Amino acid sequence: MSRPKIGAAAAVAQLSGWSAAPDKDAITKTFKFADFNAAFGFMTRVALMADKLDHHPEWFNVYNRVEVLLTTHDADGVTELDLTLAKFMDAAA
Ligand SMILES: C[C@H](O)[C@H](O)[C@H]1CNC2=NC(N)=NC(=O)C2=N1
Repeated sequence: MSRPKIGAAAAVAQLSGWSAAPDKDAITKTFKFADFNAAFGFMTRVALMADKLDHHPEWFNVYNRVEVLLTTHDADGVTELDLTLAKFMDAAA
C-alpha cells in the first residue's frame, strides 16, 4: 500500500532519540541493551509487529547494539508507518 510521505524531520520531531538519516529520507536510532539476549528479545518483539504491519526495518545487530533505519520503500521516504514502527520500538526497548 502506498502512503503519503511525512518526511524525516516531521517524524523525528514526534519521537525521542531518533535522527534524520544523512543521505536519504529515513530515520535512525541506535538501541543499546544489557547483552545479546536482551537485544535479540527486542528484535524478536519488533519482528513480529513489523510483519503484522507488513512494514520491515533495516537493522544491524552486534552483541548488545541494534542500529535501526526506518523508511518506506514503496513511498521512497518516511511515512506514518515508520512513525508507528518507531513508537513500537521505543516501547519494546
Ligand atoms: C509486498 C510488500 O507488502 C511490500 O514490499 C512491503 C513490505 N515491507 C516494507 N517495509 C518497508 N520498510 N517499506 C516498504 O515499502 C515495505 N513494503
